[in-house]
Amino acid sequence: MALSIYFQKLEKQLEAQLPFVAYRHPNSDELHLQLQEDAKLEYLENFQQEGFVFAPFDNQQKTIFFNRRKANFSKLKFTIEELMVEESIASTPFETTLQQKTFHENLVEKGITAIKNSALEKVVLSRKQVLAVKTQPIEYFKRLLKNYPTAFVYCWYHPQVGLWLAATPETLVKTQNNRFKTMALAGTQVFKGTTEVSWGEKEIEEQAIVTRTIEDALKNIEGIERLQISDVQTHRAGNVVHLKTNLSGVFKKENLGEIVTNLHPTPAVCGLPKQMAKEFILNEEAYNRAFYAGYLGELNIQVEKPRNPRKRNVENSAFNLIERQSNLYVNLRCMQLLENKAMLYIGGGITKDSNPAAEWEETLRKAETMQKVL
Ligand SMILES: C=C(O[C@H]1C=CC=C(C(=O)O)[C@@H]1O)C(=O)O
Repeated sequence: MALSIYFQKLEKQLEAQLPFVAYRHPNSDELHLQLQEDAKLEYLENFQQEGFVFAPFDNQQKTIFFNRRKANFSKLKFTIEELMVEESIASTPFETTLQQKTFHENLVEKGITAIKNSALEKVVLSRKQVLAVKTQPIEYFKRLLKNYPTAFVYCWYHPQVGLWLAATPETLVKTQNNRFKTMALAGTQVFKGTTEVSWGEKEIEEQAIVTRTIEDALKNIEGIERLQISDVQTHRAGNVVHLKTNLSGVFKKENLGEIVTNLHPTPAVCGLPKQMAKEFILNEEAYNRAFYAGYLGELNIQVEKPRNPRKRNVENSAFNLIERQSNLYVNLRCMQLLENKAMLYIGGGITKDSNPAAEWEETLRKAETMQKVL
């Protein structure tokens, strides 16, 4: 299939108002396309199903499920040059009102006060930025693919839910047979041409909280073994950099659901203690996060792996291995596209040392990831 056909298929599916998801994994040269055969809205029943999941931030709400068995699925290798997108547009700052700034700074101030006066240790506070734009989802998808090769980039649509796009840097969990990987991502500064940067106490502490919490959440799950935790690294995500720790180990396949529910929402998007932070967010943010800070991706996908040709097993060498994989990401640096309007969702982690004005600025920097392609 040629790349032009891939995008034509997407265009047709959208015109027919049928659900689809188009995506590319981080650092990959392969585009995936899952076109649903009908517009029925299905929800995930259990973590043994095979398909693409789309979960909201609020873990009490249902997760949308695109069943692979009721879809037309294809993959395609591509190069950035073939995308033929216009050079990315020089970003002109978007307009924000004093009211938006004051509301966000007050919200952060409330968060800091709650942290100082209660058991709340960290809370991630966010907001929505609405921009007037053209309704060109496929063009925006192409620009995201071009500009963010190390991110998970997707365009997801369901006529009853809406159209979402993102270039997210955060993995919720990846599994390959009985092995899993996850990450602790937190702390932000503007990317200035290098990842050799120094970090302040506040960011180091904030990220360490995320690592500790993820480690604890995993340790509680029966069957998790050989847990390995990497050193902290600086990770670039578009125009910003974050601190990142990789965690990996082995698990029992039947416990995937438990891993996902223990991790989501992670302290990178919710806070600590989890329930307390979530209540604070739902009560104080004064808007609906919907799918922002939720998670999405492939669940139990069958992947064919060629056998190791050096292993001499004549009987089996003709067959490829079938492997089960899940690749779930946290829905960050995302937007919802409506008629002539884009809603950008951005937030930041608040600890006792946060500064409200700096947090407002951080939301502006993070919003540039999406704004740059509009
Ligand atoms: C909540 C967001 O980012 C999270 C991921 C990385 C760094 C973060 C931070 O420094 O606050 C956030 O925890 C967002 O982009 O909306």
